[in-house]
Amino acid sequence: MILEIKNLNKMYGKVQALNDFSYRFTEGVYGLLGPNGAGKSTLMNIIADNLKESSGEILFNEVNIKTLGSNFRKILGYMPQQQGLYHNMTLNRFLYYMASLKGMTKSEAEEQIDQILHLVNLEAHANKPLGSFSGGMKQRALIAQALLGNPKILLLDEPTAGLDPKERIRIRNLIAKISFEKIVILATHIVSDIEFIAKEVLFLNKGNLIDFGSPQVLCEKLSNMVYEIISAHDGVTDIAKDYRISNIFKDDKYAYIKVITTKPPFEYKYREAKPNLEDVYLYYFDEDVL
Ligand SMILES: Nc1ncnc2c1ncn2[C@@H]1O[C@H](COP(=O)(O)OP(=O)(O)OP(=O)(O)O)[C@@H](O)[C@H]1O
Repeated sequence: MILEIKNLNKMYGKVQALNDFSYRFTEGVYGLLGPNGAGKSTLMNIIADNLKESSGEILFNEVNIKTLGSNFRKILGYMPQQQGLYHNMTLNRFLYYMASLKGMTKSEAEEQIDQILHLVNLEAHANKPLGSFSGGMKQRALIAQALLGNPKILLLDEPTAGLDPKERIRIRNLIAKISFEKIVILATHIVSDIEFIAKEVLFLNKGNLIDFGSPQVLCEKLSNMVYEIISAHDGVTDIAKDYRISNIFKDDKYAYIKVITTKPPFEYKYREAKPNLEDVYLYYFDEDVL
Protein backbone atom coordinates (compact mmCIF):
# COMPACT_ATOMS: atom_id res chain seq x y z
CA MET A 1 0.00 0.00 0.00
CA ILE A 2 1.52 3.32 -1.09
CA LEU A 3 0.14 6.81 -0.70
CA GLU A 4 2.28 9.05 -2.81
CA ILE A 5 2.13 12.82 -2.68
CA LYS A 6 3.76 14.52 -5.65
CA ASN A 7 4.78 18.17 -5.78
CA LEU A 8 1.81 19.43 -3.79
CA ASN A 9 1.37 23.19 -3.55
CA LYS A 10 -1.30 25.21 -1.82
CA MET A 11 -1.65 28.96 -1.94
CA TYR A 12 -4.10 30.96 0.14
CA GLY A 13 -3.86 34.23 -1.73
CA LYS A 14 -0.22 35.14 -1.31
CA VAL A 15 0.41 32.70 1.56
CA GLN A 16 2.13 29.52 0.44
CA ALA A 17 0.72 27.02 2.91
CA LEU A 18 2.42 24.06 1.16
CA ASN A 19 5.48 24.33 -1.01
CA ASP A 20 6.22 21.51 -3.43
CA PHE A 21 5.53 18.80 -0.87
CA SER A 22 6.37 15.26 -1.97
CA TYR A 23 6.42 12.06 0.10
CA ARG A 24 5.70 8.35 -0.10
CA PHE A 25 3.76 6.83 2.77
CA THR A 26 3.48 3.08 3.33
CA GLU A 27 1.95 1.12 6.26
CA GLY A 28 2.92 2.57 9.63
CA VAL A 29 2.61 5.68 11.77
CA TYR A 30 4.01 8.96 10.45
CA GLY A 31 4.37 12.02 12.65
CA LEU A 32 3.88 15.38 10.99
CA LEU A 33 5.64 17.81 13.27
CA GLY A 34 5.76 21.55 13.03
CA PRO A 35 4.79 24.79 14.74
CA ASN A 36 1.55 26.69 14.16
CA GLY A 37 1.05 27.58 10.52
CA ALA A 38 3.50 24.94 9.25
CA GLY A 39 0.93 23.55 6.81
CA LYS A 40 0.02 20.34 8.66
CA SER A 41 -3.75 20.81 8.55
CA THR A 42 -3.59 22.01 4.96
CA LEU A 43 -1.84 18.78 3.94
CA MET A 44 -4.32 16.63 5.88
CA ASN A 45 -7.28 18.47 4.38
CA ILE A 46 -5.99 18.06 0.84
CA ILE A 47 -5.43 14.32 1.35
CA ALA A 48 -8.92 14.06 2.87
CA ASP A 49 -10.31 15.88 -0.19
CA ASN A 50 -11.79 18.67 1.92
CA LEU A 51 -9.53 21.22 0.27
CA LYS A 52 -8.36 21.68 -3.28
CA GLU A 53 -4.63 21.86 -3.94
CA SER A 54 -3.21 24.63 -6.13
CA SER A 55 -1.10 22.06 -7.99
CA GLY A 56 0.35 18.60 -7.58
CA GLU A 57 -1.20 15.17 -7.28
CA ILE A 58 -1.87 12.33 -4.87
CA LEU A 59 -1.68 8.70 -5.89
CA PHE A 60 -2.92 5.68 -4.00
CA ASN A 61 -1.26 2.49 -5.23
CA GLU A 62 -0.25 4.43 -8.31
CA VAL A 63 -3.78 5.62 -9.17
CA ASN A 64 -4.68 9.29 -8.87
CA ILE A 65 -7.14 9.71 -5.98
CA LYS A 66 -9.29 11.94 -8.19
CA THR A 67 -9.85 8.91 -10.42
CA LEU A 68 -10.67 6.77 -7.39
CA GLY A 69 -13.20 9.36 -6.15
CA SER A 70 -15.58 7.92 -3.56
CA ASN A 71 -13.61 4.67 -3.53
CA PHE A 72 -10.71 6.61 -2.05
CA ARG A 73 -12.91 8.33 0.53
CA LYS A 74 -14.16 4.91 1.64
CA ILE A 75 -10.67 3.82 2.65
CA LEU A 76 -9.94 7.07 4.45
CA GLY A 77 -10.61 7.94 8.08
CA TYR A 78 -10.17 11.57 9.09
CA MET A 79 -10.11 13.06 12.54
CA PRO A 80 -10.22 16.84 12.14
CA GLN A 81 -8.51 19.27 14.48
CA GLN A 82 -10.53 20.04 17.65
CA GLN A 83 -14.09 20.07 16.48
CA GLY A 84 -17.29 21.29 17.97
CA LEU A 85 -19.29 18.11 18.46
CA TYR A 86 -23.07 17.88 18.48
CA HIS A 87 -23.57 18.42 22.19
CA ASN A 88 -27.01 16.89 22.55
CA MET A 89 -26.29 13.82 20.46
CA THR A 90 -25.37 10.61 22.23
CA LEU A 91 -22.13 8.95 21.17
CA ASN A 92 -24.08 6.07 19.66
CA ARG A 93 -26.24 8.36 17.52
CA PHE A 94 -23.19 10.34 16.48
CA LEU A 95 -21.44 7.19 15.26
CA TYR A 96 -24.54 5.93 13.38
CA TYR A 97 -24.88 9.36 11.82
CA MET A 98 -21.22 9.42 10.73
CA ALA A 99 -21.55 5.83 9.44
CA SER A 100 -24.51 6.87 7.28
CA LEU A 101 -22.47 9.79 5.88
CA LYS A 102 -19.81 7.26 4.94
CA GLY A 103 -22.45 5.27 3.06
CA MET A 104 -22.44 2.31 5.44
CA THR A 105 -25.60 0.22 5.85
CA LYS A 106 -27.25 -0.01 9.26
CA SER A 107 -26.11 -3.59 9.79
CA GLU A 108 -22.53 -2.77 8.79
CA ALA A 109 -22.60 0.13 11.23
CA GLU A 110 -24.09 -2.01 13.99
CA GLU A 111 -21.39 -4.60 13.62
CA GLN A 112 -18.55 -2.10 13.67
CA ILE A 113 -19.74 0.40 16.25
CA ASP A 114 -19.68 -2.12 19.11
CA GLN A 115 -16.13 -3.13 18.25
CA ILE A 116 -14.95 0.45 17.87
CA LEU A 117 -16.55 1.52 21.16
CA HIS A 118 -14.68 -1.28 22.83
CA LEU A 119 -11.42 -0.26 21.16
CA VAL A 120 -11.67 3.37 22.28
CA ASN A 121 -12.92 2.29 25.68
CA LEU A 122 -16.17 4.23 25.55
CA GLU A 123 -18.73 1.39 25.67
CA ALA A 124 -20.03 2.55 29.02
CA HIS A 125 -20.72 6.01 27.59
CA ALA A 126 -22.40 5.08 24.32
CA ASN A 127 -25.76 6.47 25.41
CA LYS A 128 -24.51 9.65 27.01
CA PRO A 129 -24.65 13.02 25.24
CA LEU A 130 -21.34 14.18 23.79
CA GLY A 131 -21.73 17.46 25.69
CA SER A 132 -21.15 15.57 28.94
CA PHE A 133 -17.79 14.14 27.76
CA SER A 134 -14.37 15.19 29.04
CA GLY A 135 -11.81 16.51 26.51
CA GLY A 136 -10.13 13.11 26.25
CA MET A 137 -13.43 11.30 25.75
CA LYS A 138 -14.36 13.75 22.97
CA GLN A 139 -11.05 13.11 21.23
CA ARG A 140 -11.63 9.37 21.53
CA ALA A 141 -15.13 9.82 20.09
CA LEU A 142 -13.58 11.63 17.13
CA ILE A 143 -11.06 8.82 16.67
CA ALA A 144 -13.96 6.36 16.84
CA GLN A 145 -15.77 8.03 13.94
CA ALA A 146 -12.53 8.07 11.93
CA LEU A 147 -12.28 4.29 12.39
CA LEU A 148 -15.70 3.58 10.88
CA GLY A 149 -15.35 1.54 7.70
CA ASN A 150 -12.00 0.15 8.82
CA PRO A 151 -10.03 2.70 6.78
CA LYS A 152 -6.64 1.87 5.32
CA ILE A 153 -5.51 5.47 5.69
CA LEU A 154 -6.05 7.32 8.93
CA LEU A 155 -5.45 11.06 9.22
CA LEU A 156 -5.34 12.40 12.76
CA ASP A 157 -5.03 16.16 13.18
CA GLU A 158 -3.73 17.05 16.65
CA PRO A 159 -5.49 14.17 18.43
CA THR A 160 -4.11 15.15 21.83
CA ALA A 161 -4.74 18.90 21.69
CA GLY A 162 -5.74 20.26 25.06
CA LEU A 163 -5.42 16.96 26.92
CA ASP A 164 -3.71 16.26 30.22
CA PRO A 165 -0.68 13.93 30.21
CA LYS A 166 -2.64 10.87 31.29
CA GLU A 167 -5.21 11.24 28.50
CA ARG A 168 -2.41 11.99 26.06
CA ILE A 169 -0.70 8.71 26.89
CA ARG A 170 -4.02 6.92 26.56
CA ILE A 171 -4.59 8.37 23.07
CA ARG A 172 -1.01 7.54 22.09
CA ASN A 173 -1.44 3.92 23.14
CA LEU A 174 -4.75 3.76 21.32
CA ILE A 175 -3.14 5.02 18.11
CA ALA A 176 -0.35 2.45 18.39
CA LYS A 177 -3.04 -0.23 18.83
CA ILE A 178 -5.18 0.78 15.83
CA SER A 179 -2.38 1.43 13.39
CA PHE A 180 -1.82 -2.18 12.32
CA GLU A 181 -1.78 -2.49 8.51
CA LYS A 182 -2.75 1.14 8.05
CA ILE A 183 -1.08 4.30 6.90
CA VAL A 184 -1.51 6.62 9.87
CA ILE A 185 -0.54 10.28 9.49
CA LEU A 186 -0.62 12.18 12.74
CA ALA A 187 -0.15 15.94 12.83
CA THR A 188 1.01 17.46 16.09
CA HIS A 189 3.36 19.95 17.64
CA ILE A 190 3.81 17.75 20.69
CA VAL A 191 6.92 15.66 20.15
CA SER A 192 6.11 13.06 22.80
CA ASP A 193 2.89 12.19 20.92
CA ILE A 194 4.87 10.48 18.21
CA GLU A 195 8.41 9.98 19.48
CA PHE A 196 7.90 6.33 20.36
CA ILE A 197 5.18 5.30 17.93
CA ALA A 198 6.21 6.91 14.64
CA LYS A 199 8.00 4.93 11.98
CA GLU A 200 9.02 8.22 10.39
CA VAL A 201 8.78 11.85 11.37
CA LEU A 202 8.34 14.71 8.92
CA PHE A 203 9.36 18.20 9.98
CA LEU A 204 7.28 20.85 8.31
CA ASN A 205 7.88 24.58 8.55
CA LYS A 206 6.09 27.35 6.64
CA GLY A 207 4.88 24.85 4.08
CA ASN A 208 8.30 23.27 3.50
CA LEU A 209 9.35 19.72 4.33
CA ILE A 210 12.63 20.50 6.05
CA ASP A 211 13.68 17.03 7.17
CA PHE A 212 12.31 13.52 7.59
CA GLY A 213 13.35 10.07 8.73
CA SER A 214 13.01 7.58 11.54
CA PRO A 215 13.27 9.13 15.03
CA GLN A 216 16.55 7.26 15.46
CA VAL A 217 18.10 8.62 12.27
CA LEU A 218 16.89 12.16 13.02
CA CYS A 219 18.40 11.97 16.52
CA GLU A 220 21.68 10.61 15.17
CA LYS A 221 22.03 13.74 13.04
CA LEU A 222 22.42 15.71 16.28
CA SER A 223 25.15 13.53 17.75
CA ASN A 224 28.02 15.81 18.82
CA MET A 225 25.59 18.70 19.08
CA VAL A 226 23.90 18.04 22.41
CA TYR A 227 25.72 18.60 25.70
CA GLU A 228 24.90 18.85 29.35
CA ILE A 229 26.50 21.75 31.15
CA ILE A 230 26.96 21.30 34.86
CA SER A 231 26.76 24.66 36.57
CA ALA A 232 25.83 26.43 39.78
CA HIS A 233 22.11 27.22 40.03
CA ASP A 234 22.68 30.91 39.33
CA GLY A 235 24.64 30.15 36.13
CA VAL A 236 21.53 29.35 34.08
CA THR A 237 20.78 32.93 33.00
CA ASP A 238 24.24 33.45 31.54
CA ILE A 239 24.24 30.10 29.76
CA ALA A 240 20.85 30.96 28.21
CA LYS A 241 22.40 34.07 26.63
CA ASP A 242 24.85 31.97 24.59
CA TYR A 243 23.21 28.59 24.16
CA ARG A 244 19.95 27.09 23.01
CA ILE A 245 18.66 25.27 26.07
CA SER A 246 16.52 22.17 25.70
CA ASN A 247 16.23 21.09 29.32
CA ILE A 248 17.19 22.08 32.84
CA PHE A 249 17.39 19.73 35.78
CA LYS A 250 18.46 20.86 39.22
CA ASP A 251 19.53 18.90 42.27
CA ASP A 252 20.63 20.29 45.64
CA LYS A 253 24.06 21.20 44.33
CA TYR A 254 24.03 21.83 40.59
CA ALA A 255 21.97 22.74 37.58
CA TYR A 256 22.28 20.31 34.63
CA ILE A 257 21.54 22.26 31.49
CA LYS A 258 21.05 20.43 28.23
CA VAL A 259 22.12 22.61 25.32
CA ILE A 260 22.12 22.24 21.54
CA THR A 261 25.21 23.74 19.98
CA THR A 262 27.54 23.18 17.04
CA LYS A 263 30.67 23.41 19.24
CA PRO A 264 31.19 21.95 22.71
CA PRO A 265 30.69 24.45 25.57
CA PHE A 266 34.40 24.45 26.47
CA GLU A 267 34.06 27.36 28.90
CA TYR A 268 31.92 25.25 31.22
CA LYS A 269 32.13 21.88 32.87
CA TYR A 270 30.13 19.68 30.46
CA ARG A 271 29.55 16.20 29.17
CA GLU A 272 28.07 14.88 25.95
CA ALA A 273 24.35 14.08 26.10
CA LYS A 274 22.13 11.78 24.06
CA PRO A 275 19.90 13.72 21.65
CA ASN A 276 16.18 13.00 21.64
CA LEU A 277 13.48 14.03 19.20
CA GLU A 278 12.59 17.08 21.26
CA ASP A 279 16.15 18.31 20.76
CA VAL A 280 15.76 17.79 17.02
CA TYR A 281 12.54 19.81 17.12
CA LEU A 282 14.26 22.63 18.95
CA TYR A 283 17.18 22.50 16.57
CA TYR A 284 14.90 23.01 13.59
CA PHE A 285 12.39 25.37 15.10
CA ASP A 286 14.69 27.40 17.29
CA GLU A 287 12.11 27.90 20.01
CA ASP A 288 13.03 29.62 23.21
CA VAL A 289 12.25 27.38 26.15
CA LEU A 290 13.15 29.83 28.89
N1 LIG B 1 -8.54 29.26 5.04
C1 LIG B 1 -7.37 29.91 5.03
N2 LIG B 1 -7.25 31.13 4.47
C2 LIG B 1 -6.06 31.77 4.45
N3 LIG B 1 -4.92 31.29 4.98
C3 LIG B 1 -4.98 30.08 5.57
C4 LIG B 1 -6.20 29.34 5.63
N4 LIG B 1 -5.96 28.17 6.28
C5 LIG B 1 -4.65 28.20 6.61
N5 LIG B 1 -4.06 29.32 6.18
C6 LIG B 1 -2.63 29.69 6.31
O1 LIG B 1 -1.86 28.64 5.77
C7 LIG B 1 -0.71 28.37 6.55
C8 LIG B 1 -0.72 26.93 7.02
O2 LIG B 1 -1.79 26.72 7.91
P1 LIG B 1 -2.18 25.30 8.52
O3 LIG B 1 -3.44 25.46 9.32
O4 LIG B 1 -2.16 24.28 7.46
O5 LIG B 1 -0.94 25.05 9.50
P2 LIG B 1 -0.81 24.01 10.71
O6 LIG B 1 0.57 23.50 10.65
O7 LIG B 1 -1.92 23.03 10.66
O8 LIG B 1 -0.95 24.96 11.95
P3 LIG B 1 -1.82 24.75 13.30
O9 LIG B 1 -1.02 23.83 14.15
O10 LIG B 1 -1.90 26.14 13.85
O11 LIG B 1 -3.14 24.21 12.87
C9 LIG B 1 -0.74 29.39 7.69
O12 LIG B 1 0.04 30.49 7.31
C10 LIG B 1 -2.21 29.77 7.76
O13 LIG B 1 -2.36 31.08 8.27
